Amino acid sequence: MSNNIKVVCRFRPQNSLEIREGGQPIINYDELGQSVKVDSKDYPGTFTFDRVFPSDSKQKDVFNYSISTIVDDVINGYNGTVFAYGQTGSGKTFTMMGPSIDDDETKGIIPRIVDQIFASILASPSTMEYTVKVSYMEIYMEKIRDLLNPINDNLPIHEEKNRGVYVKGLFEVYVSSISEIHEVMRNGGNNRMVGYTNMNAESSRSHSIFVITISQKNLVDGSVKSGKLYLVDLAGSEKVGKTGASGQTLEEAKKINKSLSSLGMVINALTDGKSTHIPYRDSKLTRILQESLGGNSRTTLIINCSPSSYNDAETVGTLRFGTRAKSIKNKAKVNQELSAAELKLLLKKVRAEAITFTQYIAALEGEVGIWRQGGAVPKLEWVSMEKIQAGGSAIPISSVPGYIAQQDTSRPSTPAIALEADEREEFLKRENELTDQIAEKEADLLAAQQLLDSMKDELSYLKEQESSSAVSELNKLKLQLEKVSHENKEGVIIADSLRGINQGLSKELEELKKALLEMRLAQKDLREGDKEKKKIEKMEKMAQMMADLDPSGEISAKEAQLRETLFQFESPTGLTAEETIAIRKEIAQSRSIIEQHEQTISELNNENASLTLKRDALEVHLRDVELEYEVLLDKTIADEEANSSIDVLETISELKKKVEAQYAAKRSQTQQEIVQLKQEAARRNEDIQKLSINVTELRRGNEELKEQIERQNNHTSSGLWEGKDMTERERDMERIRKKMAQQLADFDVMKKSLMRELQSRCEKVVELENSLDETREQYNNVLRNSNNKAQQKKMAFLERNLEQLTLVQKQLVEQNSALKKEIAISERKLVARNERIQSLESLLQDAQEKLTTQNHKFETQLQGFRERLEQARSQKSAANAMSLNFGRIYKPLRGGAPTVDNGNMPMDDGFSPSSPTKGQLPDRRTSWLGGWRSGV
Ligand SMILES: Nc1ncnc2c1ncn2[C@@H]1O[C@H](COP(=O)(O)OP(=O)(O)OP(=O)(O)O)[C@@H](O)[C@H]1O
Repeated sequence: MSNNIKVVCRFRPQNSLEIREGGQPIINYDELGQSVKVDSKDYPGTFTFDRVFPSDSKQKDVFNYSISTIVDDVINGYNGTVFAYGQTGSGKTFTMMGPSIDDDETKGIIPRIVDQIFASILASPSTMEYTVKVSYMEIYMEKIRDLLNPINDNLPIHEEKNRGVYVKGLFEVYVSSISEIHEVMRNGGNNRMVGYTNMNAESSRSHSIFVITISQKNLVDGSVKSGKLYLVDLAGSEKVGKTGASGQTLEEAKKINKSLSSLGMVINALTDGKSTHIPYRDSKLTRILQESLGGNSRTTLIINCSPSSYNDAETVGTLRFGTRAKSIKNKAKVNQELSAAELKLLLKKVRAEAITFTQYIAALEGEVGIWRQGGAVPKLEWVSMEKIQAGGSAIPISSVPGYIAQQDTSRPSTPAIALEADEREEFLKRENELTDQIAEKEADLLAAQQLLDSMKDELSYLKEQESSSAVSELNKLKLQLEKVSHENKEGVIIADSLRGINQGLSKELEELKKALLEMRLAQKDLREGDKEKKKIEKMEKMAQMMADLDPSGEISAKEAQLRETLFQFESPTGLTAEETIAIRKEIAQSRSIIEQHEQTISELNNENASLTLKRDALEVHLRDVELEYEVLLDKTIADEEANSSIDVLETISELKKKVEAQYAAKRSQTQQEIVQLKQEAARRNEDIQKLSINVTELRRGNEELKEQIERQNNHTSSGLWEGKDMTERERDMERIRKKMAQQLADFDVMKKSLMRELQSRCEKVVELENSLDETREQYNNVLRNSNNKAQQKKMAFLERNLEQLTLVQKQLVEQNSALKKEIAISERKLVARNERIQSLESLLQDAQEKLTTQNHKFETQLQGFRERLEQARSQKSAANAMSLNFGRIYKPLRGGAPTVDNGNMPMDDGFSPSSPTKGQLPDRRTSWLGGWRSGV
């Protein structure tokens, strides 16, 4: 009897990721709860299933509708399969296991199945004896891993004529209670491969298959039935981009998608109606589920979907998968073993058949013998089976009740070429052997691979150690080098700064030396020749002035000339009247010149008098200034006393300014006077020049006189002098000579007096200048040394303050310059440090990179260790599982309900639904299945 796969569809509520991404619910459910309409822009469509469960459906509802009938079927000896399909995070595990197997409300299908199995056993008649076995495996990366004994991580798949497809070596645990089965589930669940994806924090990275095998024996007729229930939680079909898979997760995703696409291919081949070959052997998943898809199984497919627009493409894909799977047809039948009577009957019939066949063979051989000997057998006498059967009592074997056909046609997976029964058996045997060999080889390969990996790890570790020690040595050296170069730079900077300081100091020393030398010189000069120098200077000045009065020596020349003329007069040679007149004229001219000189001298006298007056005025002014200064000082002190808050420095600077202004005024006045004096001197020079011009004229006149005298001499020598005139002339001459001598003497006296006067005036000028200097000094002294003690104190205080301030200012300036230098040094140091920091940063970056790679390597190593640990744990858990007393010993369970018949089998006293532990059946061990072995 063929039956379709039951397909139900379950939607979960929108999750936080979908809401965050702006997903909207796009599923519309029909009232009958059988079809859904997807309101998607890109993937619209309506899909119909056996049942649709909306987002708010309860676990109980899903179980009651989809699964409970299957459990009954399995208990009645059928094979059953429930598998959940859907994208990652769509709720497959939630549906199959539930968040907690202990929570009545939220526990999933598998715990509910377990409950129902034990409830059904309890409800069955006590003439029925059951055993329940469970196994738990996962297909991870196309390898079958025993979740109850994870050390077996690459189990082979076998197929046998009577057993069908099974996983060889899979650990099977006998269970007798719900709690035992829960413990097994927990144990296996802990060994599952889960990982984080963007779509699900605990995403199943493998297909998990929980198998419950229920065997039952009718204690009345000895008939035996067994049913297998496959509960499959498939790994999520997923889009790599959305799940953010990378590395190992990406590899897992590829394998998951490959096995799921094989599942799709099998479903396509089963449903397209034309494929003769179904590719079950393309993946381990399809091979194990071979009986569940198109074979001997009552199958329910639960497709899990998201209701969100964010996953519309995946949802529509899942819904299409479900629609296709819906049309798969299975041929489920009861897996039954014959009782002894049935077997006897069957044996009898087989024997009869054998006799028939022997007769048939003998008849055939006889006919063949005739043909071989060249004879002929008429067509009507040809041997046929019908004739033999008609002649004998053979009963066709197929009519024996409970007989299972030798040729199992329910497996479309078997090769398309029709095989004889023994050929097929041979083929399966050979296949199993080969599978074993492959599995062994794979195990060897894996072990070799692991050994190689561990050796590689070790090698790389050693290399790393070696290189890391070398690298760390190198890094140390680099660091030292960096440090040394940095210190070197700093040393250079410090040396430069010291050089600068040294230069400054040597300059200062030079300056001090110079100043000292100058001071010494000045002291010496002051001590030895200050006054003399001044005197000499002044005398030089005077001589200069005198020289200025007679720059060309004309006055002296004139004097000499006059003396000569006088000498001529005194000499015995007489002069003519004309000559005498000329001489007189000349004398008159000389007188006028002398008058002019006298005038000049009187002018100079006047000037001298005016200078004396000016000096007096200056002295008066000086006294006034001193008085003013005293008044000012008094006022300043009074002001200061009155207002202590006045800034001393300001007062001093004001005072200084005033004094300086007064001094500048006085200085400018004196300079003006000097300028006036110089102008005066220039005027006098002009006068002297005029005088010299006159002297030149006089000289010319003198020369003319000389010529005349010579002419007269010549005339005398010729004897033309008369006696009378000569005496008169002599007298005149005598008079003239006397006059001349007198005049000359007068001139001499006058000249001398003039010179004296001039000298005295020059001296006065010098004295005046000296007095001016002294006045200046006195003024300065007055400024410096005030005769008032308080003032002196105040002055001293102010000066001290001033000095301190100056000192402070100097210090500040020095500090400023030192700071500037320090700043320059610091800047250089900063630059050097920055360089160092940069180099350190780059080193740090290098180190970080290395650390990251080392970390990465460490993580891989850690991963390896974890895996090994996992294996060790698995081994331990397997050992634990093995050590569980419910594990390897089969536990027949007797039905709890009263027997229906007349009570061949008495009701077991302790075996009733009201047993103390829920679902716990009393451990009634019998020996009817002594040969029943676990798969190990
Ligand atoms: N019907 C539902 N009601 C409430 N929460 C649900 C439902 N279905 C699933 N969830 C929640 O969604 C999350 C993902 O579910 P689950 O782990 O069962 O997905 P999955 O299909 O098994 O994913 P994967 O294929 O990655 O293993 C879980 O947190 C689960 O609690």
